[in-house]
Amino acid sequence: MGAPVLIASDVCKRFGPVQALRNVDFRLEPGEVHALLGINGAGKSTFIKILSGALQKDSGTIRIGGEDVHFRAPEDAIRAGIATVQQHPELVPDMSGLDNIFLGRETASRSLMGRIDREALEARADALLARFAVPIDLSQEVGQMSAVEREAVAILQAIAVDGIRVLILDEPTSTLTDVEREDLFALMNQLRAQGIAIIYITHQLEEVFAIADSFSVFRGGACVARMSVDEARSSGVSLADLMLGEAVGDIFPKKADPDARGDVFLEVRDLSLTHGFENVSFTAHRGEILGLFGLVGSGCDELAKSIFGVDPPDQGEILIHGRPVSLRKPREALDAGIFLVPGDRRTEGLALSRHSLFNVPMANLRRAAGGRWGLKSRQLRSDIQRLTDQVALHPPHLNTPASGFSGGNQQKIVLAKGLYSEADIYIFVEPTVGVDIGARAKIYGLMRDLSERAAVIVVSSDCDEVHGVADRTIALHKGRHVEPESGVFSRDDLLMAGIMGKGSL
Ligand SMILES: Nc1ncnc2c1ncn2[C@@H]1O[C@H](COP(=O)(O)OP(=O)(O)OP(=O)(O)O)[C@@H](O)[C@H]1O
Repeated sequence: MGAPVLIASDVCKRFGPVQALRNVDFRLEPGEVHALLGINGAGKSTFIKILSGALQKDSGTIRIGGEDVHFRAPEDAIRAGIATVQQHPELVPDMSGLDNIFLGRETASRSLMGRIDREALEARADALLARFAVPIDLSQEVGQMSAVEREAVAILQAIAVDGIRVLILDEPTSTLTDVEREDLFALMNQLRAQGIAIIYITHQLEEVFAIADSFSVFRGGACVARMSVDEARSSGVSLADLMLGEAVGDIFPKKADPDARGDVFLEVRDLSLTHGFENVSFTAHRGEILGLFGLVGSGCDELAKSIFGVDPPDQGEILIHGRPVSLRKPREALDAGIFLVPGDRRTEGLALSRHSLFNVPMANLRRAAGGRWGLKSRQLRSDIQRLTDQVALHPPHLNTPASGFSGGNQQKIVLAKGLYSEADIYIFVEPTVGVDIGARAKIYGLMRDLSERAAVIVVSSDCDEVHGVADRTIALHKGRHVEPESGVFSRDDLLMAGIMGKGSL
């Protein structure tokens, strides 16, 4: 590899009392795929926001191609050759892929290029596309595209500017299926072959070995390790241990004793929703964690929301403690003792502008109101403090707006809200997306504790998560449920059931 394309030295950043970055040193070679690792709140996003001009460092230096640079805005970073694809790229769904690329071009580079030459850009998009492994029809509206196609459009938008040398991808695989992830990796390999260096944030540690050349580990705002993947492989170092600064054992709690399985708290019988799922039946018991595995399009998400009254079923029955119920709204489901931890916490789980003291009690205002003397604020505060400690919220500031927390810590606030609700039935949808490995172990442990008094259902498109945490599993494939032929699914059978619908009833 040649001279580094990017060198950051001694970079510091503070948010009020929080030292988000401490003397970070970092370097990147041309064509290097470099993973940025660290637990939630370690400082990864802050660092890439500084590299992409979205935030300004307090001190330190950044050199691109040997020259000192100072970014006051994202345009400065783009001009210096650094492009960024955010975790949730802001594309316009009812515009075509091509128009979205131009739109990015217009906003990012009007000042750089002056007039926009659409024909040249179209030719450039074609040229870029010709080298992409993933066939993608750019005339299609973005809203109609698959997740990996949207990611590809966002990447094209980012690199369509002349002179891009560094591409930053913030958790690009968090919404992709395994197959789509392979497509994205093929795409990244092509960019690498063109000499573009890629900084890549992920919480999926196996991905580091699949795609990266090297990685850095952030802990407590400092960069505590930098290593090549070959070095890590030969030394057998544990990435999770490096991230946490301590040894991590098995992240999944012990399975429940089948004899300890308690009463049926929730039963669904022949539940159907048009364009969602068909004739789904299962029981969920106190004393066990039931896993529901399904890929995107399986109907899992729709099923969870339907049970929670967001989009009530067209047919079938829901029984709670053996009694049929009709839940037409989430408020009715909450009152009936069901709590849903939704998949998309940004739009469904949290009021982002409000702090934890507001968000956590939202699902159980009766408890928060605390009887005839109205709000008992001291009690409320100490309850919320206990719950946010239980989920390991970091930093443990109750008065910070949810938007001021890292993504994984926002998920922990939603979990604390669920615990405060004191429900009998918990449905967790994709509970650990964006959550680091240490916090994942804590969350799985919490689920196990909850299952002692409640029925816990974990809905996830991560087969290892469902198989690891659940005592009993079923799969959903194209809206129909699949049960194991002989008692329990092995991990591979569960995966096959989710992908192929094998053993469909
Ligand atoms: N705008 C902000 N205001 C106040 N504190 C912030 C802000 N942004 C980040 N922080 C704090 O800075 C620290 C680093 O956060 P950062 O988002 O960089 O972590 P991260 O490693 O990207 O985490 P995650 O994996 O959860 O995305 C955290 O303690 C976070 O709460």
